[in-house]
Amino acid sequence: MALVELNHVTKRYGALTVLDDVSLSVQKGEIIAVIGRSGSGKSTMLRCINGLERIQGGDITVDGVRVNDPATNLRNLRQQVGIVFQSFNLFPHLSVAGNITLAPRVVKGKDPGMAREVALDVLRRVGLEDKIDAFPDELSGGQQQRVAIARSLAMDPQVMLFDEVTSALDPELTGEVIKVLEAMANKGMTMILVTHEIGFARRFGSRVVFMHQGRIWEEGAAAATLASPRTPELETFLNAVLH
Ligand SMILES: Nc1ncnc2c1ncn2[C@@H]1O[C@H](COP(=O)(O)OP(=O)(O)OP(=O)(O)O)[C@@H](O)[C@H]1O
Repeated sequence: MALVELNHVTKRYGALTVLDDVSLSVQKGEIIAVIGRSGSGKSTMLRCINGLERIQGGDITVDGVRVNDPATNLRNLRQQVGIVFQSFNLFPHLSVAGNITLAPRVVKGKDPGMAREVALDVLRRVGLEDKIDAFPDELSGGQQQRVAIARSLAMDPQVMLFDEVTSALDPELTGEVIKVLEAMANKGMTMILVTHEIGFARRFGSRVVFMHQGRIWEEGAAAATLASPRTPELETFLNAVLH
């Protein structure tokens, strides 16, 4: 069974269809790089997978749990599905430890000592254990983003969603974040990662998925598994990004 499954998903904002019959199956350990122009629906797809947005049609399941079922406990779901945004979204008034231990304490009921152990462990994984008592404004953008990743890892998710996580960073700081992503990939983490950069998508993704006007198409996929028909608009887009 796929770990993450989107089945004919439709998402609309009013009259605007943002996801148009999107189907995608992600197996455990796969790294899906999603590439597409601004406004094509990439962020929306991630937000739907994590249950931050309701869908109007189709089904999304994570480890067999239907995200769009009103009976599904989204809090439990979000423990399984970590999400990291372009803007790091750390709480500025909390230290690194405070940011990372908040959810393990509140959601998982871990005592402060255990939660700090978890924080140290995940900070080690992103190379920032010495910053455990720093505050976000004492960190570089790259370090803040690594803390944001560590904060997600502290919930021990099964899949991680990354939305343009290096876009807000100066070029010299993107490398340190990418190293963290690579280390997670080497440990077998399942990831869906949105990017603008085809080079990075190809290098990093075990599969590359193109998104255009709310529809997706997968590079190299057999005709039978194409997610959307290749319309003339899609061809134009693919030509633009691939050449
Ligand atoms: N909350 C919302 N209400 C109305 N429209 C929205 C909302 N969020 C996104 N949209 C619209 O949905 C479309 C897809 O947006 P989305 O953020 O998913 O695109 P994207 O591919 O991630 O773009 P970017 O690379 O710029 O982040 C856009 O036209 C956007 O304006």
